[in-house]
Amino acid sequence: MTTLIDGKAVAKKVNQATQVEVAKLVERGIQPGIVVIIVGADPASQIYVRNKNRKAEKLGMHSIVRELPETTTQAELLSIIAEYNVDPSIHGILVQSPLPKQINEPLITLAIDPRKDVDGFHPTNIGKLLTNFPGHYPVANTPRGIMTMLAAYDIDPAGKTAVVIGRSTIVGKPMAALLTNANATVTIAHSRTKDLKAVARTADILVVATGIAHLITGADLKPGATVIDVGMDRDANGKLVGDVDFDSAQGIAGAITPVPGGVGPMTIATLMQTTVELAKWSDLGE
Ligand SMILES: NC(=O)C1=CN([C@@H]2O[C@H](COP(=O)(O)OP(=O)(O)OC[C@H]3O[C@@H](n4cnc5c(N)ncnc54)[C@H](OP(=O)(O)O)[C@@H]3O)[C@@H](O)[C@H]2O)C=CC1
Ligand SMILES: Nc1nc(=O)c2c([nH]1)NC[C@@H]1CN(c3ccc(C(=O)N[C@@H](CCC(=O)O)C(=O)O)cc3)C=[N+]21
Repeated sequence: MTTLIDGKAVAKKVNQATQVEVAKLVERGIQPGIVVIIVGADPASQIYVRNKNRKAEKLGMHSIVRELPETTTQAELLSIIAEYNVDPSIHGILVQSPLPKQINEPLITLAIDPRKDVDGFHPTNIGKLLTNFPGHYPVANTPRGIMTMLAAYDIDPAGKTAVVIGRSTIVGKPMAALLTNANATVTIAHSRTKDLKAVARTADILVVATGIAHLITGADLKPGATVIDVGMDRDANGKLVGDVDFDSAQGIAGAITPVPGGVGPMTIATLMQTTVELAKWSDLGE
């Protein structure tokens, strides 16, 4: 029997807790605020940004969507970030990726105040994650949400073999760091990995974040493995599917996340959670 990991249900619990935290802060005169900056008109990005804005407002937060034209320059984007860095009503700044070619994404990340870096992409925060630094700092929301989901299903990474397929700054690398900090034995695989499927079969916990529809099938799994599907892909019919072939994993995986309804809702819920934490920490001067 394969357990379905219901990301939507776990996200709902996280959101309920966030709503309570927002109300407490508002009572003290602090309304957690997030700005999502989107450059250009990528339709997929626009959907995510709209979802984030709707959720933030529903939870009682202050939410701004700043839409900028495709032709925005590096200097213009930097000056907008500088504006929000000193805006006391904003606790979280998110610059939606991908960005147009004329924008140097790493330099944009570097310009965000690390205390407002709600994505957890600033090198200061990534450094803290890698060193398992004590105290508070933001961590990338997709991998953090995955850790919350694992905990909700009592899946403890300690001592387990984990394989992360994908090495992006947004998912793969922070995922591997979180699993390492949680005492798993971690392998990072990518497009240059030899015999990817044999590597995948070693995993007690397999996280797949490649953007390749149905890259992994049931035959590539260790029986009983926990499978986390981060992919948001389109199949030949334009249907939203994951990087894992969900149907062939049934009866082989011990537990699996669906697409949609798995990692996606957890990403948004964790983003809201992080925004509220940033508001709280800024009030404490941390
Ligand atoms: N649900 C959610 O909340 C989120 C979903 N996503 C989705 O997750 C997926 C990955 O996103 P992201 O990390 O940003 O993507 P990137 O394109 O930045 O990274 C993809 C990674 O997958 C690796 N890869 C690509 N093809 C293969 C292959 N054939 N075999 C093995 N590895 C491969 C790449 O290797 P190399 O480094 O060698 O190029 C790279 O490391 C996408 O579908 C995206 O839409 C992303 C963020 C959040
Ligand atoms: N700076 C930055 N931070 C991000 O966190 C970021 C980003 N840029 N760029 C794009 C990716 C992608 N991403 C998703 C968020 C929610 C869902 C989500 O809610 N998915 C729903 C389905 C949505 C649908 O139906 O299309 C689900 O899986 O159930 C998916 C993907 C965040 N990203």
